[in-house]
Amino acid sequence: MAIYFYKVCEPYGCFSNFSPHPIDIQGTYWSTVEHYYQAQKFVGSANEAIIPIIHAAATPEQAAALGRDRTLQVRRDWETVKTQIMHVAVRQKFLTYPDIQSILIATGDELLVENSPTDYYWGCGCDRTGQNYLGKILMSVRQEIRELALVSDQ
Ligand SMILES: Nc1c(N[C@@H]2O[C@H](COP(=O)(O)O)[C@@H](O)[C@H]2O)[nH]c(=O)[nH]c1=O
Repeated sequence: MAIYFYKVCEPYGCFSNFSPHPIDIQGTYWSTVEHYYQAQKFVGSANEAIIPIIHAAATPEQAAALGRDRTLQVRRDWETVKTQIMHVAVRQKFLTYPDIQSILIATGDELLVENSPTDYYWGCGCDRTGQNYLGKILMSVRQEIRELALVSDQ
């Protein structure tokens, strides 16, 4: 049975990038994966000044709204790098928090799907035809953590 997740307050809400799990990336703490992801859109762009504002956003919803401001130009390579950036942040989250790492591992080999009604890239969209890249990253991180556990058992 596939596992569908989306809102933090719903089952498997810890798989959402909006979940309240701060991450340390290269010595900087970000309140959520979403804060980090949205800020990375502007690294090396003319709008770098927005990065500390996104970093300080009170909620992931506010960070996302700032990052989605279409009057701000994102970095030129964003489409090329965004999936890898998300992967690094999601992996860091699940390596940092043993409780949610256990929830991820306990999903076994189930298909994980971000049930976003609007996002056809990170999620499945309202008709479930989306590419589900967030679900794919979570499944990949699940496998990476399993392999790390095997190495540490040796
Ligand atoms: N969970 C969740 C969302 N989904 C998240 O939005 C992000 C994509 O942002 P963008 O690339 O700017 O469109 C990505 O982290 C995706 O998982 N969006 C929401 O408005 N509310 C929510 O509760």
